[in-house]
Amino acid sequence: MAALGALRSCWAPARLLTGSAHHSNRLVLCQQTSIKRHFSNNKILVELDEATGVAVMKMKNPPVNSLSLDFLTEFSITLEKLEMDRGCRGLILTSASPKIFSAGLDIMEMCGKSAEHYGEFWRAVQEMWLKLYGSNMVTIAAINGSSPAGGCLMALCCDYRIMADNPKYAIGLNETQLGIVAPFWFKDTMSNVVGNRVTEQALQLGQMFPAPEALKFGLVDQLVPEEKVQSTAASVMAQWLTVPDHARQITKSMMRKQTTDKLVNNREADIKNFVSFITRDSIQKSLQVYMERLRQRKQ
Ligand SMILES: CCCCCCCCC/C=C/C(=O)SCCNC(=O)CCNC(=O)[C@H](O)C(C)(C)COP(=O)(O)OP(=O)(O)OC[C@H]1O[C@@H](n2cnc3c(N)ncnc32)[C@H](O)[C@@H]1OP(=O)(O)O
Repeated sequence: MAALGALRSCWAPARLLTGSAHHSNRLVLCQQTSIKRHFSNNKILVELDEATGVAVMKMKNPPVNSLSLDFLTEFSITLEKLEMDRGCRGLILTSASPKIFSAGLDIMEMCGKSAEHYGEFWRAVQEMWLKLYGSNMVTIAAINGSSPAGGCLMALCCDYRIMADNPKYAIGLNETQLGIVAPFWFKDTMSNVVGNRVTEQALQLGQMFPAPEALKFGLVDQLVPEEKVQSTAASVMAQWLTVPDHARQITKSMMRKQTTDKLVNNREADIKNFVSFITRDSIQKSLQVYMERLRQRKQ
C-alpha cells in the first residue's frame, strides 16, 4: 500500500508529572512517572498519556477535516498502532480545529475519478469503520464542531459522544441531500445508537441535527460548553476505564460483532456496489451540483 509510506510517526517523551495517593489511613506519596508520547503525521496528531493509558487523537486535515483517501489511510494505520499498544486503553477522537469535527467523506474523491480509484477509496472507508467500530479500546468522540455524514459515522462508531453545546454545530447522516445513499453499515451504526424508527426518518430526509436536537434523541450523549469538551471527555474516559478491560471488551464485541460481520463477509460486493453506484452519470451530476451549491453558499 503506497500510502503506508506516508506515515511519518515519531515517538517522543514529553513531560514528567508527580502524583500522590491516599491509602487507607496513611498518606502514601508515590513518585509517578507520566510520560506523554506524541506520534503524529501531517494529518493526525496523537498524544498518548502513559499514566492514564488514554490517547487523544486530533484530526487535522484543513480546511474541513474531509476524509480523503490519504487521511483515511493514515487514520487506520494510527488506530492500528494504538490498538496494538498495550499501554493504550482509551481513545478520545476530536478535531484539531474547532468548529468542524469532520465534513465527512471527501466529495472530491468520489467525483471524476477512475473506477479503480473509487474501489481503493471505498476500501479505505470500510477499513476506517471496521477499525473504529471494532476497536477494543474505550472510544469517546469529543465533537467540537459540525459533523455531517462520514463525520457523524466516525462519532457514532465511538462508545460515547460529547458535543459542544452550540446550535450552530450540526450532526447527522445527510447523504440523501447529496443525492447519494448511506450504505447499510452506516445505517446499522446509527440505528444501533438511536433505534430503527428515528434512523429510518433521519436517513430518508438526510437530516442534520443542531447539537441540542441531537441530544434529545440520543444521537449524542452529552452537551457541554465548548471549552469543556476535552476535559469532560477525559473524565468520562476515566470512569469507563474503571471497568476491567476484558469484561468490557467482550461485552462490546458481543454488541457489535453481528454488525461488523455483515460487512466483513460482504466487503468485495459492497465495494462493487459502491463503484457501480458512484460511476453513474446521474450520481456524478448530483455530487457536482452539491459541490457547486457549497461554493455558492460561501460566496
Ligand atoms: C447503495 C449505496 C452505495 C454507496 C453510496 C455512496 C455512499 C457515500 C457516503 C457518503 C458519505 C459522506 O460523508 S458524503 C460527504 C457529506 N458531507 C457534507 O455534506 C459536508 C458538506 N460541507 C459542509 O456542510 C460545510 O462545508 C461544513 C463542513 C459545515 C463547513 O462549512 P464552512 O462554511 O466552515 O466551510 P465551507 O466554506 O463550506 O467549506 C470549505 C471548503 O471545503 C470544501 N468542502 C466542504 N465539505 C467537503 C467535503 N465533504 N468534501 C470535499 N470538500 C469539502 C468546500 O467546498 C470548500 O471548498 P472551497 O470552496 O474550495 O474552499
